[in-house]
Amino acid sequence: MTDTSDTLDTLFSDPLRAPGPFRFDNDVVAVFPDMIRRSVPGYETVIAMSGLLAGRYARSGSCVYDLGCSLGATTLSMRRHITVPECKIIGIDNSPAMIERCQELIAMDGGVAPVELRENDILESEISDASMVVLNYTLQFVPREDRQRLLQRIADALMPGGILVLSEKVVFPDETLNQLNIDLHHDFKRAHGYSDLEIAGKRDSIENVLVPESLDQHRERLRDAGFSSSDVWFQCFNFASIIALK
Ligand SMILES: Nc1ncnc2c1ncn2[C@@H]1O[C@H](C[S@+](CC[C@H]([NH3+])C(=O)[O-])CC(=O)[O-])[C@@H](O)[C@H]1O
Ligand SMILES: O=C(O)C(=O)Cc1ccccc1
Repeated sequence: MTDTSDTLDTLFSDPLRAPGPFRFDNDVVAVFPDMIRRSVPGYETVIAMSGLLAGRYARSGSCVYDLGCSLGATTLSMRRHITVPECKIIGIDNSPAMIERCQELIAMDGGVAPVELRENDILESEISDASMVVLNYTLQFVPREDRQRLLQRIADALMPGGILVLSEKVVFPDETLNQLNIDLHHDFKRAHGYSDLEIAGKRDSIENVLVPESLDQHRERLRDAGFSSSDVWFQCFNFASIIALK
């Protein structure tokens, strides 16, 4: 078992290697904690506050879902805060490399709430009896035509009073503000040691793989799925997190 928690992300640093489409494979898993921390403004805050929200919303006898759980950062944060009995956390990810490493990290954690990990597509996997569902930076990788159906299934699975946390990279309708936020995100990456070559390589690699939408598009979809209220609780540049109540 290797500890990859501080392996530096240099995946896009080779000027001779043209990047292909981004995939959540073994190479990405090996650098993922470093990559996401240096790439997503506010990531640590969103993960920590997902835990606080779980402490408030997790119900006894219910399930709490971490959809697109990657290495289980959100799952572990929620596990630290869930004190009610008989509440199971279900983490789902369709990357075999992610789930394999996540399994090891969960086993090393001393938390008490039971955790079930599924290597599965969140579009296929059963979601039911949920008091809380989290999509931390995952919906952006789901094909746009499947997003409404997924949110409808989540809304249907949530009990009254349940909560969805939806964190995403977003676009802005105002073109000037949109470009400013993209530039500020790239400044953030540069400040965390990524070169212009790495930033451009990653940008090309995630094009058409990570497809961001506007906050209005997200909120309209949540309304159509039957959530009674939703609003942004956190934003840093073009990364935002919404809470939606059933
Ligand atoms: N259809 C799908 N079904 C299941 N998993 C999927 C699907 N599409 C993508 N994924 C998975 O969603 C995760 C997105 S990362 C989430 C970070 C995590 N939430 C965190 O808080 O650390 C965000 C990022 O890398 O920017 C990856 O592990 C994919 O395999
Ligand atoms: O790096 C980026 O530009 C992002 O938008 C965030 C990200 C983080 C980890 C994997 C893919 C995208």
